[in-house]
Amino acid sequence: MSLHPDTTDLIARARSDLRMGVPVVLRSGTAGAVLAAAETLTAPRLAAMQGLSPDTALVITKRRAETLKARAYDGDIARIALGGAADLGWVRAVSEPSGDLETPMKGPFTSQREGRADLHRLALRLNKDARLLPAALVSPVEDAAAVAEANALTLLDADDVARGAESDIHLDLIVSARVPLSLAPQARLYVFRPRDGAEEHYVVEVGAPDRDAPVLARLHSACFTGDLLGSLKCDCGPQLRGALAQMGAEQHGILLYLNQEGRGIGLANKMRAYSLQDQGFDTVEANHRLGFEDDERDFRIGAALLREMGFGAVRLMTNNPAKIAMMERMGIDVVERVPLKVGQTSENAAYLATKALKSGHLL
Ligand SMILES: Nc1nc2c(ncn2[C@@H]2O[C@H](COP(=O)(O)OP(=O)(O)OP(=O)(O)O)[C@@H](O)[C@H]2O)c(=O)[nH]1
Ligand SMILES: [Zn+2]
Repeated sequence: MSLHPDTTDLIARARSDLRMGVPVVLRSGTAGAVLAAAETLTAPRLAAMQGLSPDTALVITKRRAETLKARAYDGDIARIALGGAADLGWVRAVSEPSGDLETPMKGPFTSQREGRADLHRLALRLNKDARLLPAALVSPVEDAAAVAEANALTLLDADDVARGAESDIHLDLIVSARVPLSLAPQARLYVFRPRDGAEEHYVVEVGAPDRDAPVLARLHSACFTGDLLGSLKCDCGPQLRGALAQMGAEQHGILLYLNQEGRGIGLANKMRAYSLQDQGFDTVEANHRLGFEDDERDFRIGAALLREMGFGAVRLMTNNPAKIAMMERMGIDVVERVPLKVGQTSENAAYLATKALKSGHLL
């Protein structure tokens, strides 16, 4: 038996390298690319990467490129050439929109259009999976393995990373125990750990729901500010407690607490979005200016958890038609939508109106 890390282990290691500011190497054939997260980049590493290749580029999503008025020749991403004057301040300003209004003229930008962009695309995927800003410095190299070895960097096969993103979700039940809740005394908490090393997710089971009948279910995405702090900017806290209260009253139900903070962008990025909202952008515009889609959640996780818990059909508590569509696509039968309209405040009225207008939420 080998002690070597396998592909999944290496991808998990790469995510944590990127968060620490350590570059990783993607290999495709003999050649490949060194990539580093723009957010955690340091000046010495920027200089070292510029030294690796004159084609070193700062890769951003099309969403971010639209805000910056940069060309995205690769469709969903743009490879911005690093002019001679590009320093760490420039990298940060292109990656991070907080100063967009104060210093709007960051260009003109020259986007690369020659050559392949697949490794650049994977670089952004890894950054998003690491819950970092979707902006990466990418330096093409001729001998990927040699560069990785010379610098003691994690070396990943590009095909493996691409396959990893598409592969099935595997979640292992680690433990469960009884946790009586004030709103639902007959509750049990289950902890599930994904095999890819990403965040754990939790399931609250109320009562002993029949596995052969549609279960009253809530797929709740983590919201530290709303669930725990009582933020008035959203309706998450009241929705969480409203769902548990209804399950308590019906004496059965299943609440998935999915650690997909900020619709899958992580708390740091959600706070960046909030800061943009303070500048006047709405919840969807803020995500786009950061380079994210409106909703970056992986709904396969919710479906996989329901199946692990033995359920194939749900009465889903939601106002979000996209959630219903995603569950149906993942093979979960949504027999009924149970509206969950609680927690409207004057502070979150505009947020809820934007969700209704732009994301199709039911009011
Ligand atoms: N990116 C971003 N995420 C936000 C914002 N406000 C709330 N969130 C996150 O949005 C998620 C809310 O998800 P859900 O409670 O599942 O809500 P939903 O998709 O609107 O659907 P239902 O509540 O089921 O109707 C949580 O992860 C919050 O952290 C915001 O302004 N920006
Ligand atoms: Zn919230």
